[in-house]
Amino acid sequence: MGVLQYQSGFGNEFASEDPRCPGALPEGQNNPQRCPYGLYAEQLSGTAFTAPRSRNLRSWLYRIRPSVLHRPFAPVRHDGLRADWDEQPPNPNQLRWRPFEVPGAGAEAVDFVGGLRTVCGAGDPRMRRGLAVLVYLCNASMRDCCLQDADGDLLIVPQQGELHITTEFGKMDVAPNEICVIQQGMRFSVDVQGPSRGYILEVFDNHFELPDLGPIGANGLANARDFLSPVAWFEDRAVDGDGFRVLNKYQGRLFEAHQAHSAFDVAAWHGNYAPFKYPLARFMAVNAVAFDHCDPSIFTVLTCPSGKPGTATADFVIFPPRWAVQEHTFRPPYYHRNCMSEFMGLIAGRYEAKEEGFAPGGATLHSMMTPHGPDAQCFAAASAAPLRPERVADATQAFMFESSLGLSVTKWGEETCQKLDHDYYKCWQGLQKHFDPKWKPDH
Ligand SMILES: O=C(O)Cc1cc(O)ccc1O
Ligand SMILES: [Fe+2]
Repeated sequence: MGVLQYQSGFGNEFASEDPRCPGALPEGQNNPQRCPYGLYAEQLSGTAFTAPRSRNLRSWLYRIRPSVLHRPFAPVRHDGLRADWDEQPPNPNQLRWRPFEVPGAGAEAVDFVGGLRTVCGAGDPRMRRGLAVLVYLCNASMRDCCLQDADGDLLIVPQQGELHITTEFGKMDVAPNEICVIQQGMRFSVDVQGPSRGYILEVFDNHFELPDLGPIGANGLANARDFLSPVAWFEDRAVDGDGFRVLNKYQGRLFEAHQAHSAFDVAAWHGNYAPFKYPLARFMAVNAVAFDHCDPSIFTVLTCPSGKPGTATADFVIFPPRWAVQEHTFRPPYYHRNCMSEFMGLIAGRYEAKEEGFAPGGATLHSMMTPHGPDAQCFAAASAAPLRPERVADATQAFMFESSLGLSVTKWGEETCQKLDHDYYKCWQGLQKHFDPKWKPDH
């Protein structure tokens, strides 16, 4: 497929022309009476026109046809996409899923959209408040179709198989241990090379931003220059019989409209509302170098703020390979009850708090105030381990979607997927009482 080019930076005012159309971006204005090459100008707004300048997001697309040229949208049935969390009874238990089943290479073809399943979520896209956690489980490329998510932004975390994504803004290749974000309304299509699996965090209100760094300083964690946005790429492709489908996730349901041409007909674009990818290996981890366990917020890659200071609708947090050097410290994650919801996935390797049972392609959900922490085996080992400097999580990548909202599991997540591990609670049942009322300090 060749190596793609990108533009580097986070939230930049990018400008890009497909090399086949030099000068396609109008000079000095957005809406010339006639655009270069006979293109149409179209604005894609990612925030209210009147959003503060520092948060205002929009791009101008110069395209062969405006996106309005399509037949009417009609509903398409997609049971796995249903955000039916309001119909399911609440479940405060620790939940763990075995790896979600990917359709095999020889199985019936399922593409990225057909393979979407909603696992849990909260809120309502109509109120612009809430989020959904989905997985995709597919083995085939999308053909003559694209998806736009009118409900929110998609943060996509591939776990198995590389995604070759074509967007209106250009192309991105996203492999496991990389992530990408495709914001509200952006049309895209996904090609895969075989069985593919990954996780998706969909947010309905704000957009993802880099966390403030406070005393960390001007550099560190995810650095802006490591975010990559596509360069303009277009195809001038007719599709017979109105055979190109524009899929639209709208108010939690899927719709489809037909048109006679590819949606990827943008010859040039400029603006700061653009999809991006980020290689997780570029994350500059900062952590405790003396003692104690830092809160996992130290590993925040991106945050989608809620409007309440310091409180995210959802944070995307990773647990990257690193050194653990803390002295006189219980080094694994501490026991915890949180006012936030914690959904975790595993891209590769083993998670330090649970060596067994939490497998790549699986997941856990520890809901608000639901106790969680190291299993009995991890507690015993870490309490006795010699505290030498040690590599943690080599060849491993776990992540967490941490949300200030209460997450409810869908029927698919609870029943249909048949992956819930009903024995999960047992991993803590071996925790022993070590209380010694006669204990005295050593000195
Ligand atoms: O394993 C978890 O549940 C996530 C987590 C990690 C950590 O380092 C500290 C607290 C926490 O909840
Ligand atoms: Fe926690």
